[in-house]
Amino acid sequence: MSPPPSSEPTFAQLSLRRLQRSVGERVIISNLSFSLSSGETLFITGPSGVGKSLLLRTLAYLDPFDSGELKLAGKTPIEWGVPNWRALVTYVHQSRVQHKGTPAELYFTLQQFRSQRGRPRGDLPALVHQLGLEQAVLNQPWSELSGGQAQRLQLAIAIALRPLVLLLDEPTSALDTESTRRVEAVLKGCGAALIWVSHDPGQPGRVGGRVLTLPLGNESAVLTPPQGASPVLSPQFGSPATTLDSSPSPEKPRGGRGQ
Ligand SMILES: Nc1ncnc2c1ncn2[C@@H]1O[C@H](COP(=O)(O)OP(=O)(O)OP(=O)(O)O)[C@@H](O)[C@H]1O
Repeated sequence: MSPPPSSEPTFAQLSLRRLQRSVGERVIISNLSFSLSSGETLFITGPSGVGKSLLLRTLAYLDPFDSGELKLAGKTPIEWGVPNWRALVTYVHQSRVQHKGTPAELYFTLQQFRSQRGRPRGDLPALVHQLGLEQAVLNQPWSELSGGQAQRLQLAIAIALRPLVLLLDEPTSALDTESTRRVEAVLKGCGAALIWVSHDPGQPGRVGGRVLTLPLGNESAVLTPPQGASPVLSPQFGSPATTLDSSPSPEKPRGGRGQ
C-alpha cells in the first residue's frame, strides 16, 4: 500500500504530454498536451459526447490511458501511488452519485482513507455556508437532498479535502443563477488548479481562465486565451499536440487534436 503523501507540495503543476485515450477501437482523446498550476483554471468545452468527462476521469487516473505522460509536480500517478494521486487530483462527478448515509458521514469516512491521513483540511461548515446551504443539510440523508443541494455538498466535501487539482464535471449544472455565482466565487478562491467542464458560455468570462474546446471528428481544437482575447484556431489533427502551458501571458497552441 502506498504511504500517504506526507511530502506533498503546496503549489503544484499538472502536466499532460501527448495523451491518448481510446474506448474500444475509438480514439477519444488524441495527442493532448497542456499544463496548469495551482490557482489557474482551464475550462473544457465541446459538444456532447466529445470526451470531456472521459478526459477528467483519465486525469484522475480512474481510467487508464493508452499513451502519453501525466504528471503532478513532476511525478506520475504510479510514482505518487494511485490512492495518493486521487487524493491530490480529485474528480467531482457530474451527476448525483448514489451515496449512502449523510454528507457528514461521507466526509468522515473519506478522512479515514490512508491517502488522506495527515493532509490539510478546509472548513467544511464554512464552505457549506458560503455555498448558500444550511448547516443542517450535512446531517440529512443524501436521498432526501435536492439535486442542487447534493451537487453543492459533493463540491464542498471535495474542496474541504484540499486537493491540489479539482476536476469539475459541470459543477453548476443543477443550480440556479444565485447558487451558480456562489459556486464560482468559492471555486475561484479555493487555491486549487481547476479543470472545469462547462456548457455555460458565460462562465469562463466570469471566473477567468483559459478555454480548451474539444472538437468532434477532425475539426480543429480551439484554445482561447483568458479574458476576452481573440480565439486561436489550432492547426488540424496530425500536427503536434495541442499545448497549453502555464504562463502568465496568452500562449499559442502548438498543435491540434482529432480522432
Ligand atoms: N465506459 C465507456 N464505455 C464505452 N464508451 C464510453 C464509456 N465512457 C464514455 N464512452 C464514450 O466516450 C465518448 C465520450 O464520452 P464523455 O462522457 O466523455 O462525453 P462528454 O463530452 O463528457 O459528453 P457530455 O457533454 O454529454 O457529458 C462518448 O462517445 C461515450 O459514448
